[in-house]
Amino acid sequence: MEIQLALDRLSIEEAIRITREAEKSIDLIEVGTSLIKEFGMEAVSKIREAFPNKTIVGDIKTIDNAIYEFDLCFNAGGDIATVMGVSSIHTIDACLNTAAKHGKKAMIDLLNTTIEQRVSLFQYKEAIFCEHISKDEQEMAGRNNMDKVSFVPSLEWAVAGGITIDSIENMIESESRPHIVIIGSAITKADHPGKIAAAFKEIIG
Ligand SMILES: O=C(CO)[C@H](O)[C@H](O)COP(=O)(O)O
Repeated sequence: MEIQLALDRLSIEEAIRITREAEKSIDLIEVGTSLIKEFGMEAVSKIREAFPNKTIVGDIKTIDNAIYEFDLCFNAGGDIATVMGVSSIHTIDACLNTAAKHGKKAMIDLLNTTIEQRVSLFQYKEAIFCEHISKDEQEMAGRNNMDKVSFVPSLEWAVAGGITIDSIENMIESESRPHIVIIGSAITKADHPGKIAAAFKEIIG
C-alpha cells in the first residue's frame, strides 16, 4: 500500500512545507482540487519543482474538456490526473488516450457513480480507480466509513475521504486492500504532519 498525501485548502508555500515534513513517509503527492482552483496549474508546477522525484497527482477532477485539461496537467509536471467517473464515456476515453500519449496515468474518481457506470468503467484496465467519500458527505452527513469496500482484484485501487489513523487500521485488517490510500486533513491539519505521516507509514507496513 502506498500513501498519497492530499494537499487541500493551503497556500502553495504551506503545501510545500507540510510535504517536506511528511516526505519520507509518503509515496505520491496530490495537488488538491482546491489548490488548483485557487492557484491554477502553477500549483502543480511548483510542487513538481519542489519534489522532482515524487509521483505528482493533479486532482483536476475533469468532467469535460478532457484533452485540454489533461494536457494542461501533464505539461505542468503531473504524473497522474483525475477524471470523474460520472463523465461521459467520450470524456473518459479521451482522458485515458491523453494519459497514454504523455506516458502518464489517469485516476478515475468513482464519486457518485452508479453500479452500471462502474461496470462500464472497469474496461479501462490501465486506469487507477478511486473510491471516494466526498468532503461534503464527511462534513454534512458524517460519513467516513470505508471498510465495506470490495475491490475488483485485477484493477488498481485508491481510497480517499476522511481517512484517519483509526480508520486505516480497519482497512489493513480487511481482506481486500487498496493499492493507494489518499490522506489529506489527518496529516495536513496535524500539529506535527511528519510524525502523523510516519505513524500512517508504520501502520501500513
Ligand atoms: O479529493 C479530495 C477532496 O475532494 C481529497 O483529496 C480527499 O478527500 C482526501 O482528503 P481528506 O483526507 O482530507 O478527506
